[in-house]
Amino acid sequence: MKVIEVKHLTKRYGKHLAVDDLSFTVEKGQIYGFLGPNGAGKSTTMNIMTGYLGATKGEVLIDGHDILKEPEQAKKCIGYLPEQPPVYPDMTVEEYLKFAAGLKQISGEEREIQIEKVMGLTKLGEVRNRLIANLSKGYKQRVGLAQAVLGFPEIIILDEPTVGLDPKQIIEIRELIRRLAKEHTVILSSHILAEIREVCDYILIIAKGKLVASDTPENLENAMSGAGHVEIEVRRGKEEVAALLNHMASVKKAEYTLEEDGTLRVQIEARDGKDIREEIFQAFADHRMPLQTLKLNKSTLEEIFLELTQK
Ligand SMILES: Nc1ncnc2c1ncn2[C@@H]1O[C@H](COP(=O)(O)OP(=O)(O)OP(=O)(O)O)[C@@H](O)[C@H]1O
Repeated sequence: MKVIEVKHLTKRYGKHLAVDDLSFTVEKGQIYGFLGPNGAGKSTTMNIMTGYLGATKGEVLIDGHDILKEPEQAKKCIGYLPEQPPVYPDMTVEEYLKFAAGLKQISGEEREIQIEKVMGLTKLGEVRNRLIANLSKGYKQRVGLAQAVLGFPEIIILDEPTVGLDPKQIIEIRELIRRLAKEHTVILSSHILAEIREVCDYILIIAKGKLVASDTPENLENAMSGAGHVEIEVRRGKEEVAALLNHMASVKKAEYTLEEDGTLRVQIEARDGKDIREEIFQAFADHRMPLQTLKLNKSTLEEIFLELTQK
């Protein structure tokens, strides 16, 4: 079921075309990753989708409601964490969440119940009476998230939710996103590929305001992978391995990485894109160099991302 439809969205800032005829749909219950280099137009698109910014052209439907023509109904379906969380430093966490609940027209007993629930989800209970100004960046981000989740909207949109956090906080926020995704459709943006791959079911890659790819991480990797790339791991020195590979006519190129534990990892490119796994296996066996790993190597998402966004 479609929950968001973006149709031919275009945004100009003066002469600068920040979003260029962008169209995509978002299906219910999945985690979508909006991936693109800095300045690709991610924040602009999210701000338009959530009704914070007008588009130059195009249309956004949230659960069938046009964000411009029926903003109230459309916005009810969305919780948004913008790039700069809209938190007030001189309020305590609890005061702020009450305030945010008010803005979302959640009142009375329901307000108390929801605030307890989102504080539980985002693990803010311990700091409920602290001033937001005195919280760490990670906790501030959780407050921003709690605000987005209040009202338990169908769709939760997060702009760079882990930016500026330390690794432990990043893991916590990712876990929280996964938890949220059990009951909500989540869209998050990032310029970090590893992050998107970790948490998202579906990737939208955007470059210079255009959508350059949209698919599952697996399909992207499969569709863009060339045959003829083999990866091996062997516990031998580089010279010994290179001497063997350099003598094989079917090997075009080899790149070597020595791991900390002494394992040598080699990325081998075959001539003419052939699958040379059996030949490699045989050659290493003949030379009594047991392989620890032998596999076809798909193009990594990093490579695909770079190719798509640097064209
Ligand atoms: N208010 C504005 N006025 C003029 N240009 C803007 C404005 N906001 C954004 N831009 C420009 O539009 C382009 C897209 O910006 P946007 O913030 O949407 O990108 P982004 O993909 O979210 O990047 P980042 O990760 O750096 O935030 C950039 O070139 C940016 O400089």
